[in-house]
Amino acid sequence: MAVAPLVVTIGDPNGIGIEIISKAWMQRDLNNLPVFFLLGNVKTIEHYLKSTGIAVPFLEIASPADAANVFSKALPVLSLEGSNSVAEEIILSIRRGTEYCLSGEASALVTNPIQKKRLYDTGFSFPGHTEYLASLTGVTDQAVMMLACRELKVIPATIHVPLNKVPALLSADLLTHVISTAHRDLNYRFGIANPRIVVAGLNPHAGEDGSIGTEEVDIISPAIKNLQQSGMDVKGPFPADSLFHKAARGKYDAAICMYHDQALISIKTIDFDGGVNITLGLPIIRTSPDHGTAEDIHGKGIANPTSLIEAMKIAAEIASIAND
Ligand SMILES: NC(=O)c1ccc[n+]([C@@H]2O[C@H](COP(=O)([O-])OP(=O)(O)OC[C@H]3O[C@@H](n4cnc5c(N)ncnc54)[C@H](O)[C@@H]3O)[C@@H](O)[C@H]2O)c1
Ligand SMILES: N[C@H](C(=O)O)[C@H](O)COP(=O)(O)O
Repeated sequence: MAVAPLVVTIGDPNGIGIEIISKAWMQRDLNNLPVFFLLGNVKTIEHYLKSTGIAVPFLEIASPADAANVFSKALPVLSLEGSNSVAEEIILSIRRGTEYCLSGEASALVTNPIQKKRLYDTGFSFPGHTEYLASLTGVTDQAVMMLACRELKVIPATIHVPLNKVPALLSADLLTHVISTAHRDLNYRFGIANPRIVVAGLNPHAGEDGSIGTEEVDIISPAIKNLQQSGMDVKGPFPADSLFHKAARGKYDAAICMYHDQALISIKTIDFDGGVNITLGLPIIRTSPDHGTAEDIHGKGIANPTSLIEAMKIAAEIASIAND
């Protein structure tokens, strides 16, 4: 049976999404990319390409199944009608792409970056794709964000929340959920038989036995002990500042972090171009480049497509594991 194509959302047209998917298509053979199609309003895409001078051939398709027929000649575009604004188009692209994955017409969802505030301003009530996709796919527990490059996988336990709210949001239940989801998906989605997971502390020096903060003693250690008793290879809490150097990285498969920047600074520093965002705990496969909309370079023709290309490769790898 033919493998279903990847569906790539339009992301924010004021950013670099259409540029990087065009470049990814142009480099498809070099990178041995699977068939993919772009989901967005064809007029938006036409306007973007004309105004930025990107010369990529594209062809409209009527359904995901047509992508394979045109992929060698042009970037397949499945046009989305029915949106009245850019924000509606961005959201519709994510929703329709998810539906194609749920129906099996697409093998995985690869999302182009969104400018979150633009969506919040129109009443979009989800912090980001991660939470929106959980809602669209009927997942009632918190979906889990993982960023991965070839050398490191990091998972923030709390995501898009103000830093001063993090301590109150941390609980043994939350950590148990995040670590168990990571453990299950590292096994089931990535084929790691017995994932080695480490957990960062929240405070400097992981709290120094309760003298520089008590979250490690009160919340993080008890959650780790419970998970160890259930047989998982989970260790910590470790001081976050020394968890990401080369030798430390070699000792684990994934690091659980307490907040967004603790996790993402490490990976975006080690491999900004090759980092990929993967949502765990969903019934569909979703990946995304690790970078944002990069509006400061919109239309300049200098956007690097590597992270999107890696996101496509990882999505295809996970889909092939799921099909085995
Ligand atoms: N997956 C997503 O939807 C996602 C991820 C991260 C950030 N964002 C959103 O993106 C917006 C901008 O965020 P930011 O400024 O913090 O980060 P950013 O990643 O958009 O940009 C940071 C810097 O890196 C550069 N850069 C990013 N990607 C690049 C690429 N492919 N090639 C060359 N240079 C690149 C930018 O030009 C900028 O100088 C925010 O609204 C944020 O919410 C979305
Ligand atoms: N925090 C992510 C990053 O900086 O890469 C990003 O905003 C993506 O979040 P969603 O996948 O939930 O949109």
